[in-house]
Amino acid sequence: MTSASPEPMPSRRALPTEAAAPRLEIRNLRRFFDGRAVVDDVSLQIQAGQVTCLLGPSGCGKSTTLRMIAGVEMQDSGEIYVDGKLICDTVFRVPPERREIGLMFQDFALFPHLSVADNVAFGLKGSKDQKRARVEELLHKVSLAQYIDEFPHHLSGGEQQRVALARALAPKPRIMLMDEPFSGLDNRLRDGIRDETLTLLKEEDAAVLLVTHEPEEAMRMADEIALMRSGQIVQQGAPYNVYTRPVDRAAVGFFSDTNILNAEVNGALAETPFGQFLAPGVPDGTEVEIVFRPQHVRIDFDRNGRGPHPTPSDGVAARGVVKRARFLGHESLVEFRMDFDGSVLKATVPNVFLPDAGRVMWLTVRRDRCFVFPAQG
Ligand SMILES: Nc1ncnc2c1ncn2[C@@H]1O[C@H](COP(=O)(O)OP(=O)(O)OP(=O)(O)O)[C@@H](O)[C@H]1O
Repeated sequence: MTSASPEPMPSRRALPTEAAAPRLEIRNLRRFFDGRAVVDDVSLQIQAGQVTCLLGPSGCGKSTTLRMIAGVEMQDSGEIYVDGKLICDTVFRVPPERREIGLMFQDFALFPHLSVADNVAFGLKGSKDQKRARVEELLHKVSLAQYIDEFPHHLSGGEQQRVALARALAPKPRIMLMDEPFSGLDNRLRDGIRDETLTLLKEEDAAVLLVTHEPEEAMRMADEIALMRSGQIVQQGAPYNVYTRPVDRAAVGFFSDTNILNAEVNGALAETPFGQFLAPGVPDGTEVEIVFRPQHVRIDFDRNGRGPHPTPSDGVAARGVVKRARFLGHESLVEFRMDFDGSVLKATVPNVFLPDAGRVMWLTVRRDRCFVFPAQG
């Protein structure tokens, strides 16, 4: 439920030209450990050439989902299909080595006693020349052709990771499963390797399911994000849609800091110190939360005890006092103690803005970026 929110964007995934079955489809997967459903009725479809990120906090069941698709973990119920063909249910099971799935994990462990070329060729079939051609093609694509005859320990972490990617993609898997593949890498390397990886994955046309707990990574890599919590997918869609049309407060909070105002609905309106918010269809007397991100708070200077005039887009200004301001590199985070109830609200401002603690200022919020949800208490 939102008071107003931006128009949804179409998914970035390419539509199949004909009614092709999804490359990967999982239906109603469940897995119990000690009587607890750690994966609880998860369904997903991924087309060839599409990258879907399974995004969620630690322990929410992402890796277990991946392991079931890889075939190293058995589901308690549900089915897995590849190109429309059943590969696994509770009685039938194609073994992992025949699923044509490429795997890549954080500890990508290259074989130390094999050269880069032999690592990449490891899962390849065909003549010596065919294998060599594929190895050269992939090492060229990951910009490591010059290391073809080196051993892994001569390569940096980032280079080894790219070799592991080439190795996983060498047999042209129909599906790539990637579990936090970049988390072992230095921050400075990560962005470049993510971009290179994405380019290569797209060229190879596999359906990719990438597990991550980092929203930024998912936003950067995914055509679609499947947001997972407590064993379930709570929201799925293009990154822009998941970010701008979150299903609940936790979905907002997973991507950024949040500010929360409490209010009660009367006549389909929630009255707050920032003005009224639409709450269509919500019964009178219902407690709601108005949730908004710090980047959607606008700060104005005090003008002889007054703030800016109310506007339809920013609503009414509320007075606060600077509690603390910190420079974060590309933006500044300013915390305010609000006059209306003593609560703390956060605002981010591009570049450097570091007002002194105690300074009186006026806050407004971008009304089209606020979400109204039932109160969670
Ligand atoms: N073999 C197992 N036996 C018992 N419990 C398990 C087993 N494997 C996973 N779990 C539990 O299932 C839950 C989900 O684990 P899973 O590894 O799938 O989560 P995750 O979302 O990938 O987390 P992380 O990002 O930390 O790896 C966790 O509570 C975990 O402790």
